[in-house]
Amino acid sequence: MLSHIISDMWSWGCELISNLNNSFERSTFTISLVVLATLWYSWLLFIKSRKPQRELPLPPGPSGLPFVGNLPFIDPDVHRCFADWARTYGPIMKIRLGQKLCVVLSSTALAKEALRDYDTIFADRDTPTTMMTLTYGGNDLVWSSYGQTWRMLRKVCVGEMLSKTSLDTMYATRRREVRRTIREVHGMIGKPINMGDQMFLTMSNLITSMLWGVTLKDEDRNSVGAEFRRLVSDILKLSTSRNLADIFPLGGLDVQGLNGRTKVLMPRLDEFFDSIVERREMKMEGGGEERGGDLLQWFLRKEAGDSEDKQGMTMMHIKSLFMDMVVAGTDTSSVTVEWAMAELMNNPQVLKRAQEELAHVVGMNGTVEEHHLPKLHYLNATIKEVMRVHPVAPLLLPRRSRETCTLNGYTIPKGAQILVNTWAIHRDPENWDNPTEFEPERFLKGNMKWDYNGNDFRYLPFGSGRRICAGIALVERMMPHVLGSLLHSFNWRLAEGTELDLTEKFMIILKKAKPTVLVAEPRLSNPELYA
Ligand code: HEM
Repeated sequence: MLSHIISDMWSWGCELISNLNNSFERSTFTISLVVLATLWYSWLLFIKSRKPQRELPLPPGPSGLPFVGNLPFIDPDVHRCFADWARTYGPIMKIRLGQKLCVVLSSTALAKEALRDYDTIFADRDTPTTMMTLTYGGNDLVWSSYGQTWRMLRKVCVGEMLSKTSLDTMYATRRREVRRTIREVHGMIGKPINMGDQMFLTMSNLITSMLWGVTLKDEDRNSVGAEFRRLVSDILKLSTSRNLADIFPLGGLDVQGLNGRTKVLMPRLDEFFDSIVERREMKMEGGGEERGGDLLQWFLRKEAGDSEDKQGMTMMHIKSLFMDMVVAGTDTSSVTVEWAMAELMNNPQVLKRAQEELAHVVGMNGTVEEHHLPKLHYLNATIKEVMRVHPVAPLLLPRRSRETCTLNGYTIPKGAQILVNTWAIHRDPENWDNPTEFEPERFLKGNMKWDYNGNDFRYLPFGSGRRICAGIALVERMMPHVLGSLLHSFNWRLAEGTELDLTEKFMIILKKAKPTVLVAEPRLSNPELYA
């Protein structure tokens, strides 16, 4: 049958060619045929490269149980458990979390392939149900799918809110909060200080003061701050719990009650934002615009502006962006400073060298200012090392495959959750000498730039690609300013009766299992530097 068709087509082709009048027409026809055949073949190759071959298997992985998959066998320290399994099953591994298929990548090469070459395919988030509720249906920057809303929010957040100009304008606000922390710590000289709690307070004040600090009068600031911190703690607890309703989506069954609790929390959060916005609008109506005001003032002016200036931003987007900045920024930054203080207690030679650098660059009669930061090379290297050893998001934030594709010879089905184990990559002996040692000097050797932009796939504390952390520019200023001020203003020791413990606790973000409790003593002789 097929041979008949081919021979019919062949004789039809020959007849067609012989009917062509001259050699020009013949060669034009032949060339067109060759071009068409090449295009057809290329198209087939393209389709083949995009469509995974049926026979390509899923990545290897540990065997699990029916229905629950690997869930019962996952250690609470998920990042360590996945790193152990990767030693057996390889750097691309499938894990079944109940009904969900999850692909864990644990090597530099695979992180590069996924976050650079397949960046668009893996640019969606795998959004937990609780976060869908808290972000007005995934209408925020952290949890929205890759699309128009995400693009608009990303542009506003990175290009405008956290642009160099905007961050420069808000320096006075940040400085005021850092000085406030130094004053508070000075008020606790000789007494035990829970560094995690203190840093949570500092970072949350620092971020919220940039968002709406000028809106509130001083007397309101503390009470509103306390109310907001309670809300944020509740949100963080919800967002860092493993929700069985996400893993077993059985007709909306909410066994742990997390989705129910979120639905109660959401109106409280919404009311909170409404009250802040109302205060600011009243102030603006009364002519109370402030010079160098906060981001809320800037947003409301934008919202009232013409449609081009608004860029499609609505009040819902403003609220969700503010929530992102607080939720994504507070815990991550405060936990990192807590880890830094714990590592410095464990490595007194590093603490000494960082303090010597501060004395040299800032002087013993000065306070750390943002213009000092580029000269504090050792302090910056110390922060980089803290984020290497204790990456606050050890598995980044879960991504989701937008389409079925092939990665390293394995099929990755559409909708699979993608996790990149940066904790394992940061401790891979292929990438780092003495990977478990705390050595800031490694970031000062050679000509490597070691920035936070995710271009070197051995070092990814902020992720990489389109969905890389949107707060890097702020972190680069805030983190060394806060840590540098703590180290320059005080000498630190462990509180009596406490032991230094560097055990980790995985709660989506990598916390310290036991609090770091320290005692501060003044380091500067001029009392005005603590006022
Ligand atoms: C030490 C501090 C911080 C660390 C280590 C950190 C780390 C991360 C990581 C690993 C991601 C996921 C990246 C990916 O999927 O590839 C992320 C996303 C994000 N972070 Fe941060 N972050 C920090 C602080 C902040 C701050 C201060 C803000 C804002 C004020 C912020 C805002 C965001 C946002 C909005 C996203 C989502 C970006 C998107 O999906 O497009 N982060 N961060």
